[in-house]
Amino acid sequence: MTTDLLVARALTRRYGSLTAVDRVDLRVNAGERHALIGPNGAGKTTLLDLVGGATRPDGGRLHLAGRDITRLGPARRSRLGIGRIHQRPAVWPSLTALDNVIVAALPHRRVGPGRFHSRVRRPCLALLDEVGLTGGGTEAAAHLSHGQRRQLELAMALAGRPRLLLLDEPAAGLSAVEVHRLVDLLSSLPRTVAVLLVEHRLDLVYRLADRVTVLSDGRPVATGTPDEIRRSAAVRRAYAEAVG
Ligand SMILES: Nc1ncnc2c1ncn2[C@@H]1O[C@H](COP(=O)(O)OP(=O)(O)OP(=O)(O)O)[C@@H](O)[C@H]1O
Repeated sequence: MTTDLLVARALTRRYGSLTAVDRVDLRVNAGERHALIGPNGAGKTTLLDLVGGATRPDGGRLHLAGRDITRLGPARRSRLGIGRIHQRPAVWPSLTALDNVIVAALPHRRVGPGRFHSRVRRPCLALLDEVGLTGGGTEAAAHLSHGQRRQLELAMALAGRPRLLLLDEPAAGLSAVEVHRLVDLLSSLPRTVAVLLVEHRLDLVYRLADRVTVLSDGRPVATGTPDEIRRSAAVRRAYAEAVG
């Protein structure tokens, strides 16, 4: 049995005369890995922004676990379980990696000072370990490489114990080793976390996703399993038109 976690209905966002996201219906089941693909400018990042709350829709509705979140801002959505990593990692550069994760974790935990170590610090160190940033306790995040910042942002998103993780091109700018680690990490996330992933690298999409939605000019042109999408004529057409 599947349960709808995220339901978007007729979600629309315009920029002047351009409709970047055009009446999009999208469903993400609890625990599902769902990828958004499509040519440049198809509206993928705008759709993620609409789900995360960074951008307000001009039309349509958005529900998370049955609750209407259309009018909620990003902080409220984050508290309801939507975590996000961005195309350019958003971390606090002057804080250590550990402090970044603690800052991200605190709004999601009710804990008195007496239990800070066991309930916050120790789990945050464990998260750093999980994403491959062991020992990130002392140096300022400004000194981390791009790949390490991406790992840190993932630890920060996980610290909020999300039900839905939004990933915008997580493999961009990573070395082959880092991509390998990222795929292992995303594959090993518990099924209590659903993932909505925008990624240009189709090899990664096909490995990670349960279902794929293809956007073209702001419209969904196909949704299906990786196999169905690979074989879809509509998908080939959308990409072919985009490259001319
Ligand atoms: N803030 C903005 N102001 C004006 N136009 C915008 C804005 N953000 C996005 N757009 C336009 O909306 C359309 C969709 O952009 P979006 O970034 O969502 O596409 P995308 O599928 O993520 O593309 P890419 O794969 O290149 O990242 C594009 O034509 C883009 O130029």
